[in-house]
Amino acid sequence: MPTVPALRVAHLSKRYGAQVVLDDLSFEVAQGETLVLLGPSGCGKTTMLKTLNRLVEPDAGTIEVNGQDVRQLPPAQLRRGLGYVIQQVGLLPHLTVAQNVGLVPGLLGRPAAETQARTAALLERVHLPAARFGALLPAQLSGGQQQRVGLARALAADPPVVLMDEPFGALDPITRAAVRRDFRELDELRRKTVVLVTHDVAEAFELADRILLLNQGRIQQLGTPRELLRQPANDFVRQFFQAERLGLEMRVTTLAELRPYLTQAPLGGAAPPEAAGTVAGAGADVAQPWAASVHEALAQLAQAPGGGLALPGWPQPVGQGQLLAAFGRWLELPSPSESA
Ligand SMILES: Nc1ncnc2c1ncn2[C@@H]1O[C@H](COP(=O)(O)OP(=O)(O)OP(=O)(O)O)[C@@H](O)[C@H]1O
Repeated sequence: MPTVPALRVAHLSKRYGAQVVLDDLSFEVAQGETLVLLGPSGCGKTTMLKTLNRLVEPDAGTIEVNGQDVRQLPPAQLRRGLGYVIQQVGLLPHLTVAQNVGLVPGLLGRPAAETQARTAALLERVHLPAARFGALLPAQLSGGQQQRVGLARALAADPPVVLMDEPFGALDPITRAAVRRDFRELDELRRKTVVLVTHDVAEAFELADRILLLNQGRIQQLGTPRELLRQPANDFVRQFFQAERLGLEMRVTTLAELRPYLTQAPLGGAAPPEAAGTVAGAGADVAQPWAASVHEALAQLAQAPGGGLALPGWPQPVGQGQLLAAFGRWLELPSPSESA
């Protein structure tokens, strides 16, 4: 059991001229955790991320990666050990897709055959088989494909920590959802520690184990999406999620929570839906369908119009109408509060 956190940030501060951009930030990120840095434009998210790989040097405070103070490592060496994905992708235009992915392992002196095999495996995993895409130049790919190459490149040297700055920011909504799904389903990434910057609240809720919400360089709250939504630390946190509250509640409310509000018969006395399967969303545990979120359940139902979800211990498949009605009843509670 690793006891050292993957990242430990203590009393980090940075100012540009008179402007305090990072104000005494302290937090830790556990091994394998995905931490999302969230906050309004200009709150310091990118600056925070860049201090981790020393693209920005803080004025005060310390940063440890796997127990090692980043100032003890030459920046170039530090950066090779930290994956980095940015919105602009930053692929080298004159190198092929495969050469771009294999660049860092090559710099680290890994054997060419090993790098080639790893590059092929990674490209396969991001749905860009090397046989078809490996020899292309970045300009011959779409934005979404380039972003996938960027992800493969960041993982190529198998860094324990991956930093991502608005990695899906430049993509249209449909491509963005697809690349995000690939991101969530990438086994390799699930084992890694990820720090991801976004200003998209729904994206943060979809990807984060915990969210660090910043405003004007200060931590407003650090916690799970559920904690931030249901137990906001202050008015800023409450206000920040207000506009998208309904959609976010769907992402954090589980079917188990809705169970007391589910009616057995579908509304209007229509025939019960046929079972369309169990919930298979990325965050959903197929073995425990009740642990799925309302959002995941609705996404599953959307794939089988008119169908229902088979839930263990429930007499008939649950349809979309039943689910939404239960969610509505649940929302009408005076103030949804944590039962645990
Ligand atoms: N090199 C720099 N010189 C001067 N000011 C800077 C520099 N880099 C960032 N800033 C300022 O620091 C503040 C925080 O910037 P940062 O890019 O970290 O914000 P952000 O939260 O990532 O914003 P966004 O979501 O818009 O990308 C901003 O006011 C910005 O203008």
